Amino acid sequence: MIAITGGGTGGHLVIARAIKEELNRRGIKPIYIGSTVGQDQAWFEHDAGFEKTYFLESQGVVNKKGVRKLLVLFCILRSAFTCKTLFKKHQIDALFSVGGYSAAPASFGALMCGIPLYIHEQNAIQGKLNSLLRPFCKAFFSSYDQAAIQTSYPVSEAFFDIAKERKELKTIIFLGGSQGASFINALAQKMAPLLHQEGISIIHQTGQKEFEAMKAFYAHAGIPADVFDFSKEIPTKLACADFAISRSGASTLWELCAAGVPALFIPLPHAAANHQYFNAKALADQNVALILSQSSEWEPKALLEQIQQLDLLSVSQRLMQMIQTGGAKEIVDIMLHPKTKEKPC
Ligand SMILES: CC(=O)N[C@H]1[C@@H](OP(=O)(O)OP(=O)(O)OC[C@H]2O[C@@H](n3ccc(=O)[nH]c3=O)[C@H](O)[C@@H]2O)O[C@H](CO)[C@@H](O)[C@@H]1O
Repeated sequence: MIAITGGGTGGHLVIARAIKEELNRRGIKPIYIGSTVGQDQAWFEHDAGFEKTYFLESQGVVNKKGVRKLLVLFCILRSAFTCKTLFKKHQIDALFSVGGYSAAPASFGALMCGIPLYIHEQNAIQGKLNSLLRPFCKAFFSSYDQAAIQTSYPVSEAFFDIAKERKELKTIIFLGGSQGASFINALAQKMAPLLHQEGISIIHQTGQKEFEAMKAFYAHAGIPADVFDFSKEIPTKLACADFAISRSGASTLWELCAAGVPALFIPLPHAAANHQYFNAKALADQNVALILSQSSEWEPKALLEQIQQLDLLSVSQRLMQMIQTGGAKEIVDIMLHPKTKEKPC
């Protein structure tokens, strides 16, 4: 039996879901252990693809200080003991972690029980928990790190299904990551009149917090736009887009590659160790993406001109070559048929 852990935000959870779906295809229903904090419950509480889901007390340690930090560590330790009991109850043979604070209890629990731990790192710079656990894991997967087991990023097949060459800038999609991004909403607001004037259609994922305000903005400005807070149909939305202005969370970034949608990335400036910048830089270094720093000066007309100068066809072709289907399959194959020694962690 396999257990999956980790999450917090959509970028981690989407990997957990991809691995769960691959296990389901092979007739295996894993259990899931996440956190009561963050988006874990919303994503998986009622997911029939898991035999059972558990949400334990765990939260991030990194930004806490003093007594609060000690309390959080105590909670994680207590939940790690709960995980030991769960592993015994479900006869768990392996734990797959997608990282994030919600992975901490089950990961430590697995180490205490001697259960093999498999870790997937999504980002170009590894997270704190993953760095801590890496020396003890059975295998460490990444699409960036050459010292890890390199697999294709486990992007849902739905993104490959809608992949196509982009030729003309007719529609721009604004993406704020799983929670939406205020900066991208404000940027969309400034760009929208110009885009409308140029005959470029707008799709805009706003996140929950600013959805009503953004909807009101488009209505008031008389600019037609497909505005939504969160959609389960991102592939359908991307199918209509020729270009994206987006945060550079790893899952979104690789989905854009799979779909062949060129992008201007605006990395989240406070992301741990600036990892969103390095995610985007890996593409920008190969001239297949643009990056705009949130702190730099910009002006709608100049930004649009920069986008219009891109050779959409060539960039979208090259993006599609950067990722192959079957990332989840590669990972599950290794987990279900481990060699005595995987590549060094
Ligand atoms: C603030 C934060 O912690 N961000 C991190 C988080 O980003 P975040 O949770 O924003 O993750 P990503 O942008 O990588 O992925 C978002 C996922 O949610 C999906 N989606 C998004 C919007 C929507 O309406 N519907 C929908 O289904 C996307 O298709 C994608 O699969 O995890 C990423 C992967 O570890 C990291 O790179 C990010 O730095």
